[in-house]
This record gives sequence, structure tokens and C-alpha cells, in this order.
Amino acid sequence: MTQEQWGVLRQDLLKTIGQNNYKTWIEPIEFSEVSEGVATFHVPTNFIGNYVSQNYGDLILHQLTKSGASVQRINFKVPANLSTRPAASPAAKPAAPKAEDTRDNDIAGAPLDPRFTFDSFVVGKPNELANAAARRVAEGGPVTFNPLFLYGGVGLGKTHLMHAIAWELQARRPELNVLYLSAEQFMYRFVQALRDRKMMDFKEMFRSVDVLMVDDVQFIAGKDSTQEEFFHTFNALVDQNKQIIISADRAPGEIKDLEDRIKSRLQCGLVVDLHPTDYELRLGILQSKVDSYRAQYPELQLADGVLEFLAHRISTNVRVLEGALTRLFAFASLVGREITMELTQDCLSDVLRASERKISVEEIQRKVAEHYNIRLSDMIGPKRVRTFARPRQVAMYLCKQLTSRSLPEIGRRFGGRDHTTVMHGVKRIEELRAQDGQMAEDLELLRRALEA
Ligand SMILES: Nc1ncnc2c1ncn2[C@@H]1O[C@H](COP(=O)(O)OP(=O)(O)OP(=O)(O)O)[C@@H](O)[C@H]1O
Repeated sequence: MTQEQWGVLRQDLLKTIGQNNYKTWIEPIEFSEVSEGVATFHVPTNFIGNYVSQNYGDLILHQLTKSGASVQRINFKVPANLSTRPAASPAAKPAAPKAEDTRDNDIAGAPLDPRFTFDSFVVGKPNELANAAARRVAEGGPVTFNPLFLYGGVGLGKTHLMHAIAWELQARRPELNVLYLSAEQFMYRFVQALRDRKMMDFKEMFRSVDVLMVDDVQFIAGKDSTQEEFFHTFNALVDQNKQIIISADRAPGEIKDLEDRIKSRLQCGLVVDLHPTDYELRLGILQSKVDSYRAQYPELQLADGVLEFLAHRISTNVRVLEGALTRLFAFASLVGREITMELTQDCLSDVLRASERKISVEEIQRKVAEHYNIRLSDMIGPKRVRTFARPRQVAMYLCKQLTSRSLPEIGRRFGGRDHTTVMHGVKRIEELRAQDGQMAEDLELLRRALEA
């Protein structure tokens, strides 16, 4: 096959998979050669190679054979001289910082997802602080807080933000040695170094980075020697004033089986939490996804109210939300129908059922009353003293967050109060949550207890 034939084939792919996918996945790959029935393509990162292979491999192979090429298999390879070439990923122009392609001769990090950039990260109240902190670090200026510790529940965008920082740093400060990897990979590298008796190399390698990013650090809890090594690496980098960015699924103090000295080290910098998404953020994410789908599915019609419905009903995590939308678009495109409320309910019945809110207003009232040590009757009753009013507002806030009840309905369940009283209560708690660490902690504890 020649480069010209590949050019024609790419155009066919563009028509089949849509401009968005094409730009993200096909544009960055280059045809190299066909040898003994194997077509080899060069890719900027292993991540892109794996993704294309899994998602478009069959399609490419099919097109190749259709165009007469004698190919039985396709292969994606990161060329050895990659570091001198910029990667062609959509928003992130530069090559992935220390991606897997450098495994043999340098520090191996994890591949970065080209979709995870600041541009594609939708900001709302629950994640605005985390986003601002991430952006500050991504500027690559003097280190002001070390480490930056990002934490939050499953699928709330920790990895997305970490990758966004790495991409941005690489674009702004290409001379920096940025290393992103998961805590699991850190452990794997450490064990390998021990086994191969290359601890000196390992130490040297990790101490030579300018920015170290470790995702899902809770993974090393309970793994004593990995923790020990992590601690030394951490200290060495902090001493050299090198930026460290860590993510975890909970706050440093709450990670069980993590040594106290590590916990306190992790708390030294800026600890920010990604709160569970609220309705507005979910809607924003859905809208931005739909915008990015437009090019891929130009013919698709989306009825009013569908996104609002999804944002309201699927509150588990962003990954589930995204998955639901992807499925909905693919399904509608397949059957060639408008995305109506009916089609949505048909297509996503399992997801909707699974995320059906099971928490009741009564449960919330009971839990909150218990937490603040007041009687249920006082929570619902008319007394307006602070001792009862604050827990009442907390309970109203949680009802708004965790149930699908409307404000008037919530008001009715709280001794027939007006919906404006509920609205005021919810707003007050939102303000307190942002200003008062104790309140934020109480809310998180209650939410977890209720969702458990
Ligand atoms: N605010 C956001 N804007 C756009 N996309 C988001 C946002 N938050 C999360 N996502 C998307 O949701 C998915 C899950 O996010 P991510 O993998 O970063 O979550 P995580 O917090 O690292 O989860 P886990 O705890 O499972 O590691 C990703 O596809 C990500 O792009």
C-alpha cells in the first residue's frame, strides 16, 4: 500500500467515523509500511495506538483489504524518535510527557488521554476550587503549594484534571521533565527495580523529575516498602522544590493503612476536594458532550428536556453520565430516530433503574437529627432557634441533593414550610459548605452514611 492509498482510505474513515473521532484518533497516526502481511502505523503514544486498535482496528483492516492491499494484520508502533516530534493530539499539542514510549531509555510514565484537557473540563461549583488549583499548578510558575492533593469520589474528574495539568505543563514548559503515573505503576516500578537490583537507577530516575504526578495514591496504603520508598521520593523532590501532584479517592487523613508521616506530608500543601456533581454541572457536562457529538452525528435531533432529564436522574458519577449519553447517541443513530424522552427511557432503562434515588426524605431527616443529636420532632417542628434551624437546613439541603423531590414537596415534609424557606436553607448550607470545613465534612459524612 502507498501513502496515496492511505490518504484515500483516511477520507473513507473520516466519512465513517465522523470528524471528531477522526481528528482525535486517525489524524495523529501515520502509515509506515506493509511487510509480510502486516501493516504498520506510527502513533504518537501507546494510548492512541491501543485505542485505535481496539476501536477502529477491524474497520481499518476491512478498508485496507477492500482497497486491494494484502494485509492480514495491523500493528501500531510508537517510533523511537518520537521525542523530537510533536504529537498531533487535539487540544494538547505536545507529545505526552514521558509516555510509555520512552520505557526503555528513560522514565516510564502512564500514557495521557488526549481528551483530558482543561478545554474539555466543565467547571461548576463542585469542582471550581480543584480546577483553579490545577490550573495554577499547570502554569508551571514557582511552586507555591506542595503537594497539590486532589481527592474525590469515583469518576468525578481527578484523572482528567491530572492529565490536563500534564498536557498544559508540557505545552507551556516543554523543558520540564513531567512524570505522570498511577500509584500502582509506582509500586510496579519499585518492585521491578528491587528485583533487577536497580534501586540506584530507580531513585535517580524519580529524583530527576521536575513535576511528579501520582494518581490514586490510596493504592499504596498497607504496602509498607512501597510507602517507604514513596516517602523518600516525595521528600527528596519537595526538598528540591519540585512540584508534586497527588490524587486519591479520599482525604489524606482518611486513607486507612497509610503511615502517619505520609499523611501529614500529604496534608502540607493544598488539599482540595472534588465534590459530588450537582445538577447544573451534570447538565453542563452533557451539553458539552452533545456539542462534541454534533460533528459525529450531524443528522441527529435531540428533543427538549432530554438532557435535563438525564442530569436529574443520573447522579452517580460523570463516567456513568457520559456512558449513558454515548449509548443514547449511538442507539438513535443506529435506528435513525430523534432522541426523544421515550427513546431515552427505552434505551437507558437499566441505567435509569440502577441510579434511581432510593433515599427518602424521612431517612435524611432521621440521620441528620441523629447526627446533631436533636429530636426528629424538633427538626420538623416550628422552633427557629439555631440548634434546630441549622440541622433542619442541612436536612433540606441533603433532600435537594439526594432525592428527586421538588422544593415545595420538601417544604411540605418539613412541617408545611414554604418552598422559599427551603430555597433559603439550601443556599445557606451551600455557602457554609464553601466557607466552613466542619460543615463540608459533616455533609460529606452524612451523604456517605445515607448512600451506604
Ligand atoms: N467536570 C468534568 N467535565 C468534563 N468531563 C468530566 C468532568 N468530570 C469528569 N469528567 C469525565 O468523567 C470521566 C471520569 O473522570 P476521571 O477518570 O477523571 O475520574 P476519576 O475521579 O479519576 O475517577 P476514579 O476514581 O475512577 O479514578 C472521564 O471521562 C472524564 O473526562
